[in-house]
Amino acid sequence: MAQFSLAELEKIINQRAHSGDPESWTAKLFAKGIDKAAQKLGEEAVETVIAAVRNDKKALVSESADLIYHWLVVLGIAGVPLSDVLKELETRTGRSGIAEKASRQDRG
Ligand SMILES: N=c1c2ncn([C@@H]3O[C@H](COP(=O)(O)OP(=O)(O)OP(=O)(O)O)[C@@H](O)[C@H]3O)c2ncn1[C@@H]1O[C@H](COP(=O)(O)O)[C@@H](O)[C@H]1O
Repeated sequence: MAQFSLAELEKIINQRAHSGDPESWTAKLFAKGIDKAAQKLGEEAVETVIAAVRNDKKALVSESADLIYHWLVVLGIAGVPLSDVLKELETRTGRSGIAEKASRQDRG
């Protein structure tokens, strides 16, 4: 199976946000706005931290998924594309030359 990507999840979120489906959690969060969505993001962050310090790997996976989903919802409501964040991260790898070194290692 091809690996699921954050870009795919961002696409799903943007589609569901404007679906008008009353069952859609995404549509509900978009309707409630940035304050509620950011609050949920904060809650999921705290739950992720708790799972990490308890060394509960199963919960860490589940809470991380909740965290990343809610983070993408917040980006969506704020009108910030995921690609902007990835570009910023890419810029940072350039600063240390780490990406180049990793790519050289991959090539053997
Ligand atoms: N990845 C997720 C995802 N992760 C978490 N959640 C929802 O986030 C909500 C909040 O989690 P909580 O544990 O805080 O739930 P809660 O206690 O009921 O919420 P509150 O009482 O605190 O308000 C739950 O209803 C979860 O279902 C998600 N909802 C949607 N997605 C993705 O978005 C897609 C579209 O979903 P819908 O918009 O619901 O169709 C799905 O197919 C998934 O790919």
